[in-house]
Amino acid sequence: MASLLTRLAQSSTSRSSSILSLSRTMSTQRATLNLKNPSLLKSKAFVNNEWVSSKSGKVFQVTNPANNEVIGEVPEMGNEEEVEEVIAVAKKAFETWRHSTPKSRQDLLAKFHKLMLDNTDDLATIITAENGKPLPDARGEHLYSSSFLEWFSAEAMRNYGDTIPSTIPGLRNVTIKQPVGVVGVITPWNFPSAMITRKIAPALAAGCTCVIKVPEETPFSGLALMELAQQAGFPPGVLNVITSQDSPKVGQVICASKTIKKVSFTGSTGVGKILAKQCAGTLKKLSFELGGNAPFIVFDDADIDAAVTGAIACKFRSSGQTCVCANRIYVQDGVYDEFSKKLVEAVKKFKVGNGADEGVTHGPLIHGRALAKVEDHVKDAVDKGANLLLGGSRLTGPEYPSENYYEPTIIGDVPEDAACLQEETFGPMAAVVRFKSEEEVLRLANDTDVGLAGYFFSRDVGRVWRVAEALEVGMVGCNTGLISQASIPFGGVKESGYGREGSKYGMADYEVIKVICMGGLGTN
Ligand SMILES: NC(=O)c1ccc[n+]([C@@H]2O[C@H](COP(=O)([O-])OP(=O)(O)OC[C@H]3O[C@@H](n4cnc5c(N)ncnc54)[C@H](O)[C@@H]3O)[C@@H](O)[C@H]2O)c1
Ligand SMILES: O=CCCC(=O)O
Repeated sequence: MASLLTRLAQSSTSRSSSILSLSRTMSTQRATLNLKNPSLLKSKAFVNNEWVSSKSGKVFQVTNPANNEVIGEVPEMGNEEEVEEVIAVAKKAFETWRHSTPKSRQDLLAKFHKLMLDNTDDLATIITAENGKPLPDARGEHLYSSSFLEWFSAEAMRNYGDTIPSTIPGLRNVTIKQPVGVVGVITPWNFPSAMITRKIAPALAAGCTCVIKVPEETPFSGLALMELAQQAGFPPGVLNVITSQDSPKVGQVICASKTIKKVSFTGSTGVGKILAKQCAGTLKKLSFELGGNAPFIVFDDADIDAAVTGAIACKFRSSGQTCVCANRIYVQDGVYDEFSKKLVEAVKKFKVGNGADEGVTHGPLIHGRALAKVEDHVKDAVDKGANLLLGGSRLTGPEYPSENYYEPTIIGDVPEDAACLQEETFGPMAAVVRFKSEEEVLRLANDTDVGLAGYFFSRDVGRVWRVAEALEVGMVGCNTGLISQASIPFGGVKESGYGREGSKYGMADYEVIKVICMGGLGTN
């Protein structure tokens, strides 16, 4: 049994694939996180402001991708009745919460924000342990995550309606905004904290209650947030967290529920399409932040050093595991050699390792499946004629204590039919492509079904406007590789989804507009 458990925990196809009862002895090594406040590391789900086990008593293990150590166990709640009960709790809470004043919601969000900042070190440690990103990146995610609470705390009080001129004599038209209802929230592992706050902050500010399905790979950040939300004073049932490895089952119940009025999902386009179909039966309001295939274009007139810095930040952030990572780096003929050489020199300086260790700049991938996709993309491109400029192998040896490490890799002159140009690699591999003209590169950049982010470097102001307007994406980075902030409308076009998160537009996704036409008020 011991060797079976070890094998399951170290499986390269799933990092957290065992459903085990608490009574079993875990054979894998336990992680020691050394948190200042150990009560932030939870082993229960969160329902109605209580920490609960699953009805079956089953739990599943969650391991650290850097070294396969067991971080802890959380309840396996993947059954219909259990999920329905959580939804009912959120529905009951909604009846009261919807009538709370925007000011009281503002104050609670501000307290929640402060508590997040007070616990920065611990929350960053938890992100690194479950996701693998280096501690400085985890702190960055944590600050980004908390900034959504700060932003929507303020937006709660700026939730204005309109007065609308009437075409009918004696009528006055006004609009009010009302919370949509109970929201189902489903988030991915690549930003275990920020993808949750980006959804719950506007939902709470608008007066909605939430049923959150945290990712099976990274449930602890979301659970730690619930501890702080409870301390901030959110009433029972307003925020609830389900933990399960059976995401399709939990997703089905959430999507089919007549009580849930909206689903907010961040994840892959494939799963987004499944959820859209499942939600069709109840015609729910949907926010979908899905996959990307970001072009990153370097024109001849660009500042090449700035473009290299931007490419590093954009392509290799979180070891390439972000939806807005550059996936196709197009470089114009005249600067191709200089850019590629400088990119290789810069990437050689990375230090790959356990993200908890001092000086590590890039951590492991989330699991073996993710690594296998990078390997496939590299092999496919090289087989089709691309040049391997750097890396191209798994990293093994005592300094890499799990099977999830891959060399930062650069491949050049990637041909148009390579798989890595058609779909997200979601890993530390930069695919560089040579192009000749602006017209050609715009055709290539837009030749994809998705459109989340796009980037380009140019110092020609006319080209800046032309290209920014021509890229078929929701977000453009011009002369920068980093765009993410709570204040911008984050979201995509085409099969990258719909809805916008963050910014002054972010609350609209959690509200319905009601017009009130008042008659008998005069003759004009
Ligand atoms: N647009 C954005 O803002 C954004 C942000 C982060 C990640 N992403 C995308 O997410 C993908 C990577 O994340 P991932 O691999 O976790 O994506 P994923 O779609 O496999 O999973 C996302 C979440 O959905 C859950 N899930 C999986 N199958 C489900 C189902 N049938 N029903 C209900 N829930 C289900 C998972 O457990 C996870 O919590 C990439 O494509 C990336 O581009 C997009
Ligand atoms: O992975 C997608 C989200 C990344 C971000 O918000 O910057």
